Amino acid sequence: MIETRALHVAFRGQSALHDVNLQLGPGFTAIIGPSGAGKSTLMRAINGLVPATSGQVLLGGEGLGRPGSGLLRRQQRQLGMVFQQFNLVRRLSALDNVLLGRLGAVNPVLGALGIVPRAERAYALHLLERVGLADHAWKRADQLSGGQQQRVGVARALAQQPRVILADEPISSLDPRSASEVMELLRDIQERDGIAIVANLHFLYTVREYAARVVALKAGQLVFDGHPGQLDRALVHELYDHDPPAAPEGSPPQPPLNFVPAGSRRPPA
Ligand SMILES: Nc1ncnc2c1ncn2[C@@H]1O[C@H](COP(=O)(O)OP(=O)(O)OP(=O)(O)O)[C@@H](O)[C@H]1O
Repeated sequence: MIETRALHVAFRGQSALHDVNLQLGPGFTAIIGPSGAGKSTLMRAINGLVPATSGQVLLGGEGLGRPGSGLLRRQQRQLGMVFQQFNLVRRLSALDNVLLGRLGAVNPVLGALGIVPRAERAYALHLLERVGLADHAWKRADQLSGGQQQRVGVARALAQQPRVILADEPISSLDPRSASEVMELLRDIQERDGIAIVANLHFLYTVREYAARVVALKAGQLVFDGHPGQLDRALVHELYDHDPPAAPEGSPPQPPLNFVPAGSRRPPA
């Protein structure tokens, strides 16, 4: 459903992605790689937030529309985004933040007047219930914990009724317990709703627990695409130029590198 063809992105002449050819289908895909490898740039190029310097991004076989075009806006609606820093409007309630994900569905004149149809409000409440936050719907976003804010972020992405959720380091700012709640939620969304998840992840034990496919980038190049069980110690060492990032304190013990978790039941998408 997502395809990149010879995708090259450069910032002021400096390449961030080189010649990336990738197809991302349904399922749970983790993107890994050291800092600066191009993981966020790949996500931002997929949803048209940064333009391709050369090459192409296709969604469902169709090239991304030009910046500002109606086509790109329609394509972006298929791609829900979840961010490391949540990107909520802090002074708005959890419910209003979720409703922001419905802007594309609400009549723009009514939306501009702050008039939200009852059915839209009920749908947003239903999504907050789905992420376990029905009781917090009226609280301001900045009064919620980090884990709760990220779950609002996931509900806002769901509000778009996307085909794919692109999660850019969704758990990097969270404590281990909130992180696993968010990862379980993403897994549930992928399994029950059939929404593909593409997540940039830093910790390999999380990759092994949740992803069915791993794509690794190094210095802007695709260097691995396969099953998490294939990530052996040599490959990981080569990728990070040293041992992989340690799990945060309080996380479950890191399984051996050749461990194939029960969570990776599915073949790569
Ligand atoms: N808007 C930008 N302007 C200039 N350079 C950028 C911009 N965005 C990214 N870069 C550069 O592109 C390269 C890839 O950055 P990117 O953020 O995609 O890496 P990453 O793998 O997501 O890193 P991290 O894990 O640290 O977030 C880096 O050298 C970065 O400095």
